[in-house]
Amino acid sequence: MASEKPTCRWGIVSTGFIASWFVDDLALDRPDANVKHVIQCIGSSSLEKGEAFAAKHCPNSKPAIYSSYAEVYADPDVDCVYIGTPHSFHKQNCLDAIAAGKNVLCEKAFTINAREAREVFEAAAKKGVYVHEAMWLRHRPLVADLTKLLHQDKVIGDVFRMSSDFGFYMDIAGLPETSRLKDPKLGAGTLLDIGVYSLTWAILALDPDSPKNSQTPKLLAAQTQKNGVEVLSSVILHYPSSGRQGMITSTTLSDAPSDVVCRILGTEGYIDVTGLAPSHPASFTVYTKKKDGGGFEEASRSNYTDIGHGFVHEADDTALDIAAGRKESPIMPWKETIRVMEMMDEIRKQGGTKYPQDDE
Ligand SMILES: NC(=O)C1=CN([C@@H]2O[C@H](COP(=O)(O)OP(=O)(O)OC[C@H]3O[C@@H](n4cnc5c(N)ncnc54)[C@H](OP(=O)(O)O)[C@@H]3O)[C@@H](O)[C@H]2O)C=CC1
Ligand SMILES: O=C1OC[C@@H](O)[C@H](O)[C@H]1O
Repeated sequence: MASEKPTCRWGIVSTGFIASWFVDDLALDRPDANVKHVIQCIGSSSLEKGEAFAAKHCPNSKPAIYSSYAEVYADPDVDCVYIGTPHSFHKQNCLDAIAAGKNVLCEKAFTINAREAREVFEAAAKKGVYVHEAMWLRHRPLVADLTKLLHQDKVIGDVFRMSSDFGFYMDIAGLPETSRLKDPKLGAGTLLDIGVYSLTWAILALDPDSPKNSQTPKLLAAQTQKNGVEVLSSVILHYPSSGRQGMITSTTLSDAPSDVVCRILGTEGYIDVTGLAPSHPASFTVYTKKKDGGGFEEASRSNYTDIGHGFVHEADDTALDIAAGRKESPIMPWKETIRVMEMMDEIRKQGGTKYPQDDE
């Protein structure tokens, strides 16, 4: 007898941009997938928004539409709550979902700072529920293949340096005052929004023991603020035990001038990861030192095609974790989320970016 696929019934909190992409991907018809996703309900600040969202993004599903997030948490048919609100609401949304006994997948940046993240995980531990930061980059097959080549097969020898720049032009001055990208109370700034991907690439490239036994590098950071919003972050990471270094940046002052989203250098060659942005890698090419003479030659190229928008991997992994009774994602465990938040706290401390929540 064929065994039933694990099924995850999702409660969606908010109807913004990223919630729409996540739900588009949950709604994909994927007969070959090893899990089944059900869009059980959608909670929004308004019933009309929720209804329009469902009609557009999951027209073949019949989710319950609620005009509050509380009704999502209270729905007995929800296995996992997906949180797609601005960063500043993540802590309270997570705490409310956890208090109702729900498992949670919450967008990056997980919270505003490490203190808030610890508070959420402490509540999850007490309640015995699953909580997972939706750092979707770590779930991509490209990342699994690349990190194996780097750290197990050592295709470019000993890695000693990496760089990753996330440039995404935004006319911050022209945005409404209430935009999450402009209002510091909502966590505006490049580091938490896009710099977190450059930082993730640094960890993936330089720390072979992440996420199980990650090391914390020394950090040297600078940030630039315009009209009270951080628009440029530059960070040098230095892992004292290996001597490895990373240079990462994020900015809304300009788009990135190249499609190289991460470059990793080793003693025997280098790897260029290319794509739309550090959050959207599509290919990587391994270049190795030429046998005779100087220079490098292409050794291999690996191309990946997104399924939908690319969120199926984190959604499937979450459903499988919950079905297996895990409380943490082995790909993004609690300790790793806290460590990333601590690193971003330190970068902000050095760079002079403070959020109102830091004083709470
Ligand atoms: N993984 C990824 O690739 C991406 C992740 N993100 C992350 O997702 C989160 C949301 O980003 P994004 O979708 O771009 O944001 P949007 O502004 O597009 O949507 C946020 C939604 O949150 C709800 N909300 C509740 N309170 C507020 C408030 N005071 N101001 C604005 N919205 C509010 C609204 O939904 P409603 O009215 O229905 O309740 C709103 O539509 C962020 O943490 C961001 O970092 C964002 C983009 C890409
Ligand atoms: O997570 C993200 O990745 C893509 C960016 O466009 C977006 O602002 C950010 O939140």
